[in-house]
Amino acid sequence: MYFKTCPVANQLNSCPSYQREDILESAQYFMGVALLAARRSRDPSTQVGACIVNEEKKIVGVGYNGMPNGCGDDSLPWRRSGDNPVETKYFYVCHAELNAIMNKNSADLKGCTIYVTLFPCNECSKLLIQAGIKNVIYLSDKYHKLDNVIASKKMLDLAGIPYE
Ligand SMILES: Nc1ccn([C@H]2C[C@H](O)[C@@H](COP(=O)(O)O)O2)c(=O)n1
Ligand SMILES: [Zn+2]
Repeated sequence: MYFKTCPVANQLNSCPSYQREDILESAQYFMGVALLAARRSRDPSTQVGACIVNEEKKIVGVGYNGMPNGCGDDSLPWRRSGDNPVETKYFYVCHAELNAIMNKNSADLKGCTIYVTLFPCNECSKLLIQAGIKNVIYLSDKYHKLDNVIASKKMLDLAGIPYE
């Protein structure tokens, strides 16, 4: 791609105004960052990444699902089911969206868009709404039948936050 023939000068990449055209669209780039963050997750079943972008298209927060700081990744369970819910991950894991919000490098997140690899749960949607996030872009909606996702969409709809 660097050696494309310049249509004006008819030479290999020597035109002063030559630029690559097949660049990533910004949405692909931001979701790509979310996907890369997801690869940091130690969750054996579902790795989620989130990337928050402000109105100037600058990344202001990135996160992935993981255990709370200082809790040690080996000290808490990663299993999905067990006789006692205290022995499963669900009481402990911090969702990617929560971590992206907490990792923010700007004063606030008003008007921002979140790119997230999995549709936000109800608890995360509460956080997104309260943080002033104005758009949700997601990749997978694999839990769309679960009550928490139905409730999540209900809140986003009421708050006027589009998701696509
Ligand atoms: N929007 C979401 C939804 C879920 N997560 C996390 C929470 C768990 O670590 C994992 C889901 O595990 P599964 O029930 O599929 O075994 O994903 C998140 O970070 N953000
Ligand atoms: Zn969540």
